[in-house]
Amino acid sequence: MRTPGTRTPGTRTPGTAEARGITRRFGGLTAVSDVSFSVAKGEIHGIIGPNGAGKTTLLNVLSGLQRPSSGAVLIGGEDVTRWPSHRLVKRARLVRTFQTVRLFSSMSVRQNLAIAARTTTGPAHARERVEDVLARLSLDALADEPATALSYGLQRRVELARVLVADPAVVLLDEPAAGLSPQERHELADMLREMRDSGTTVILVEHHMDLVHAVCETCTVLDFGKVIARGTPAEVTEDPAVLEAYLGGRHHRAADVEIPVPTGEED
Ligand SMILES: Nc1ncnc2c1ncn2[C@@H]1O[C@H](COP(=O)(O)OP(=O)(O)OP(=O)(O)O)[C@@H](O)[C@H]1O
Repeated sequence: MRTPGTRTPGTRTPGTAEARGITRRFGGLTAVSDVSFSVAKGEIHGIIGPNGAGKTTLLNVLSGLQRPSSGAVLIGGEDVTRWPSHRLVKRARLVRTFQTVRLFSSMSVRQNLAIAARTTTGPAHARERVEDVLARLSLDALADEPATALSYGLQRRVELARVLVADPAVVLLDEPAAGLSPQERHELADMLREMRDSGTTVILVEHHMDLVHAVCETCTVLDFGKVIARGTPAEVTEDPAVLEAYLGGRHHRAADVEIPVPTGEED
């Protein structure tokens, strides 16, 4: 992770993603408060924090679904703060997923990918891209199955395939491991590393710390909308402010919130 705010506006830095002082208010509630971070091309950056910390709101701002109350979003060095989502997808090649799987239920796996390929990068070579991604994610044997008839883990994989056919420069993933088994999380980690190795920049909101430890170079930790720590997964896991946020009892947490301790499952 680079020091926030070190780049000059207008300097083209392909594949980078940067938040500069993002604040987002909902009435009297400040969901995201002056958050800055910068992710280099081909890096996987984790956004972690307890429930309600502001992670999804931050992704919504980065992906153009919500306007920030103040602050700026730069993709590839370009100020895209006021760009709507569809422009971000087409022009900045920024693609996101949501906490819940959103596939077209009446379509096959291949059709889901074909729609994404055509609506993002256009019809040229769409068919080849779809077939290539189906093979890369070992979905070719399931290509003609109705997408929503697949197991939940496979639907998540189709969702990731749909991201890849868009040939993204920057990918925002909102809890992609939610509902996956340890084995499926392991496979997801492999897919994310492959994405990173091909030069895609990934911003990953995730509660499963085994996945964060396995794939993220750097992390930003939020609590009550504010950055409370940044660094490698190992560094933030040991940070007293992070331990306090998860364990200190200031939140009334749901029992399933994972405390950030590495499990070593992915190693
Ligand atoms: N549209 C909205 N209107 C009002 N308040 C909102 C809205 N969206 C989010 N919030 C509030 O903003 C805060 C941050 O929510 P957000 O969903 O971004 O947190 P999160 O870290 O993604 O949580 P989780 O891990 O549970 O998904 C919460 O207090 C939430 O209730």
